[in-house]
Amino acid sequence: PVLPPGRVPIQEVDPTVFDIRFLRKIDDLGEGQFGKVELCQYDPRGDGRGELVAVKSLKSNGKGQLACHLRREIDTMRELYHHNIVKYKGVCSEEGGRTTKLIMEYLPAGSLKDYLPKRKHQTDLKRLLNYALQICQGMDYLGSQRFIHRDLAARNVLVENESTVKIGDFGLTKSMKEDKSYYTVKEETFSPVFWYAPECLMDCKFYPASDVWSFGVTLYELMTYCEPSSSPNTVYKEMLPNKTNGQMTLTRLVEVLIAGSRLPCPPRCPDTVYSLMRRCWEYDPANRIQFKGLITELETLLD
Ligand SMILES: C=Cc1cc(F)c(CN2CC[C@](CC#N)(n3cc(C(N)=O)c(NC(=O)OC)n3)[C@H](F)C2)cc1O
Repeated sequence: PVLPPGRVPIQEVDPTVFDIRFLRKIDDLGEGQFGKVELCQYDPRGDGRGELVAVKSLKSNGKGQLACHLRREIDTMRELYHHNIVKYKGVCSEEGGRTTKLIMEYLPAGSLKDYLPKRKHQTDLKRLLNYALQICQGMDYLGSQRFIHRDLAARNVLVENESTVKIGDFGLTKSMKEDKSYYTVKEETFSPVFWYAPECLMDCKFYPASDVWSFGVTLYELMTYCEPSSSPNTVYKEMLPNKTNGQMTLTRLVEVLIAGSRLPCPPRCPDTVYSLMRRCWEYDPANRIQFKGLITELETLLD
């Protein structure tokens, strides 16, 4: 564009592009199978007053398959706008664009798994049910965008403040192809089997109803204040016959689920809330309550 004399063109800066030179690592936030999440400060002015951000990057030097996992997660997050979903901020590429990092907003209170055990005495039933309601609202929105989360658990729900929670990680989220109503996974190495519905364990098929099953386990975690001693891993393993070792767990777990065993009602958990969990754990995905129904039920319990 021809500018009047003396006018300097304003440098159009894309706020979602972060320059690696100004990204300073502060701390580790989490470790995943293929990558990590770090707390960083983005400080382009170099005055030490830049904003804090959460940065997800791949561990290895971005092998093809892994890089496309993170690419898919970035493409997913940039399309999601909801009060109960952690905000996407942008991307940062390094090594001449060979590897990309995902930049998200930082929630210093961490996940429900970190937060609840420490705040057990300040968190009453009403607040727990409010967290449950917000998770369902985020998940209902995710489903409306035709995504399946596949890793809903208390460890992946972040606390914004004592009255707001957000779904914070989309590492295993998949988009359903227009015509399909489920997603079939190929390889699954370290899967969160105790949060998985029978159809996921047996046929590697994920329906939106599979996320409802995982929500039921997340509600169980909420009602136990994410106490490690009553974690799904611990309690399910006690339910499995003759304390099977690693690889047999999956087969034994499917057996007890087919037999109708479920996680028990947590101590001091009202029957109304436990019956909601059980409706998330119907064996047949078609019989399970949906997130819209959970929202209605939770709103009624909160009246
Ligand atoms: C590459 C794959 C991969 C790597 C990983 F480390 C994880 C596991 N990770 C998920 C993100 C995590 C938990 C959530 N939700 N988190 C996000 C924030 C934030 N945005 O502020 C935060 N804050 C916090 O802890 O403040 C004290 N924790 C936490 F890092 C665990 C999952 C993965 O798929």
